[in-house]
Amino acid sequence: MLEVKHLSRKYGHFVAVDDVSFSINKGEIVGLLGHNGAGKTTIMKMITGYLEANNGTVFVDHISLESQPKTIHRQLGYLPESLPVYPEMTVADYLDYVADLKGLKLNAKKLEIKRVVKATDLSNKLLAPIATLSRGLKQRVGVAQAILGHPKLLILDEPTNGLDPEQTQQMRALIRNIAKDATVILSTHIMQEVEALCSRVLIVHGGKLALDAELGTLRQSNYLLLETSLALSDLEQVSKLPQVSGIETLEGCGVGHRYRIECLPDSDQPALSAQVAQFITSQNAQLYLLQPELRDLETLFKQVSSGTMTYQEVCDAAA
Ligand SMILES: Nc1ncnc2c1ncn2[C@@H]1O[C@H](COP(=O)(O)OP(=O)(O)OP(=O)(O)O)[C@@H](O)[C@H]1O
Repeated sequence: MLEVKHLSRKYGHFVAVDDVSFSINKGEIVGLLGHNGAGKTTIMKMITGYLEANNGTVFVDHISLESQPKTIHRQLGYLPESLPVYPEMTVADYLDYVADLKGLKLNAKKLEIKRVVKATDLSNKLLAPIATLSRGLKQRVGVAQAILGHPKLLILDEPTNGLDPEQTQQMRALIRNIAKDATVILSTHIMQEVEALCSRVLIVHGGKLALDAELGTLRQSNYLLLETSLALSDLEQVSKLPQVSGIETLEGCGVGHRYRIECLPDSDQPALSAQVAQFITSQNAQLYLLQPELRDLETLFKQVSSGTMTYQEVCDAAA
């Protein structure tokens, strides 16, 4: 759906975005993650055509932004970091104005405004001047203007920035709903945001793409967690299974003994789990817990975002 090829942008001599390439399929919610100043907003502005790239091309459904900017703009919705809402306008007037800018006319315009007002739950604020709205409601107005005209690609820069926990939950539910009909890229520097919403993450560090991976793949590890009534000395048979490379005892406050079973790379964890479970039940022992150990994404993201771990090192560690 979206293809970004070798995108670069300088501000004077400073390289803010350096040869970034990625593609995003229809229906994905992808998180663009990075520290302040990593280059996220600059990438988003170039995808929307708001900022010209020094190098590289953006394609939407195989059409380049350069060749047909108007066609592509009609398919894009953008929520900028600083909301483009005019404080003196009412919500209704502002949405009417944006609908005009997007070329919506007559009945289609009316129906579309009705749809986005319902989707963003703004119906009882239509006559309120934007200046009088809370940060959360202003953010909703920003999302409403972004989704006017059913864009195929929605670009949201820090959509939950400044929202309280309840408003954040509401905004996440809204984004999930929108993603049923559109591809969404959202920028954030909060890892929990990505975990709550996205199936894939792109991490930018110093203007370069440091990681592009599915969250499910990143979470996988080579370890199984086991809690059982058996002592370590009773698990010798498990340690000898062909796919097991070691067993470590874990400190814990569970009802039984806790272990971390290290599996060989590329092992079949479901099959191995079945063998372990079978062994424990054959000993008439208690099996309290047996599950894959998930990697701590927060630590992993910190390492990549700060440049202490490379994309390849993350892939190797996740393998
Ligand atoms: N108009 C500009 N002129 C000069 N430098 C700029 C300009 N806009 C951004 N930069 C610089 O480019 C780099 C990338 O900025 P950008 O806003 O894209 O980062 P970001 O990842 O979105 O950061 P944040 O999370 O703080 O919004 C930063 O070092 C920033 O200071």
